[in-house]
Amino acid sequence: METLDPMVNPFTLTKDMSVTPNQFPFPSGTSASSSSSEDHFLEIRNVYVALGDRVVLQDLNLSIRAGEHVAILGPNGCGKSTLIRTMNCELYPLIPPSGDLSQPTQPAPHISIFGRNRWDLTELRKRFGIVSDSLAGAVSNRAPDSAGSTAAKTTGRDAVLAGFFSASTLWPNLHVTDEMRERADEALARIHATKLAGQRIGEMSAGEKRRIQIARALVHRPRQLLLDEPSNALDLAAQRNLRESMRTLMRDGVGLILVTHHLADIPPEIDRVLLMKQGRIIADGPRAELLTGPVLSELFQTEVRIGMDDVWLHSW
Ligand SMILES: Nc1ncnc2c1ncn2[C@@H]1O[C@H](COP(=O)(O)OP(=O)(O)OP(=O)(O)O)[C@@H](O)[C@H]1O
Repeated sequence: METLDPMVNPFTLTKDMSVTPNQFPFPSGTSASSSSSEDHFLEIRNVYVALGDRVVLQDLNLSIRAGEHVAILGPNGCGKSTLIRTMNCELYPLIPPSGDLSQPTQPAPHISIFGRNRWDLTELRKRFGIVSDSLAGAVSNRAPDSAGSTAAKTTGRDAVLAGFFSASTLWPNLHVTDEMRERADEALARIHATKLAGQRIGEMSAGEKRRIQIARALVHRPRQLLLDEPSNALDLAAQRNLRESMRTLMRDGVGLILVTHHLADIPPEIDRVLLMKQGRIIADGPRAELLTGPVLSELFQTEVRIGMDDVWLHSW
């Protein structure tokens, strides 16, 4: 495995380097033209991403086919969630400064999703689902704020229906069609959560909320699903249910991109693994090569032992 040099930021971070959301993803003239086809979920080249005044993703180059399954692992703070947020177009790549001869020349960043580098975000949200506590809104497992307390009265079905509008709850002005209702019920059934349809979010356990989050992410019947630490806060039975739900979705042709700290979360169908460290992807390869004790011991800087039960890995 590659040994990391201290983090090097080739860009000087200035306000001018960030782009505003209505320019997503690149201001004209700064990106490569759209090059990949619909067969690709994601193409990222030469991407750096900052949070506040820190560059937290460095020199990302990544290609993921539509329907492909990928697991992403790495130590706390290495940038996994930031990568997911970048894929979800919540965050934008830094643009290299132009005309500054004191800076080394950097190739322009490129991100394309499903073969396009320009998207109406509302349309894009219909193309893939995401399950992440940072986006969960009504179904967040975090303590509710005042808006959240309204959302807590939302039923499971309404929280799923609100997913059609990327809304935290089903506000009265939102127009719900019969087709949307059918799709919401279909999404709930797909992850065996039909019995939660009438239950209030505020009265659900963390595991039940997680299922509602997944159903929300499925309402558009996405080809790709991004799951950021989906087993957090789940008890043993809920973890098993989650694993079974993931396998069912994969069998149905949904590609999973899974961020996790738990090897036991990674279904055997996920063969491709990305390892991240200090904001970089330091390895990208088959699970048999990367999910090993020596590789993970180096990555996490502690002794990691790996066992196998049937087709499932576990670590301690
Ligand atoms: N608002 C912010 N401003 C500056 N730095 C931030 C901000 N939010 C997060 N970071 C930093 O960005 C880095 C990447 O965070 P990120 O949440 O992507 O890591 P992660 O790999 O998902 O971590 P974890 O495994 O703990 O969930 C961390 O070092 C974090 O401290």
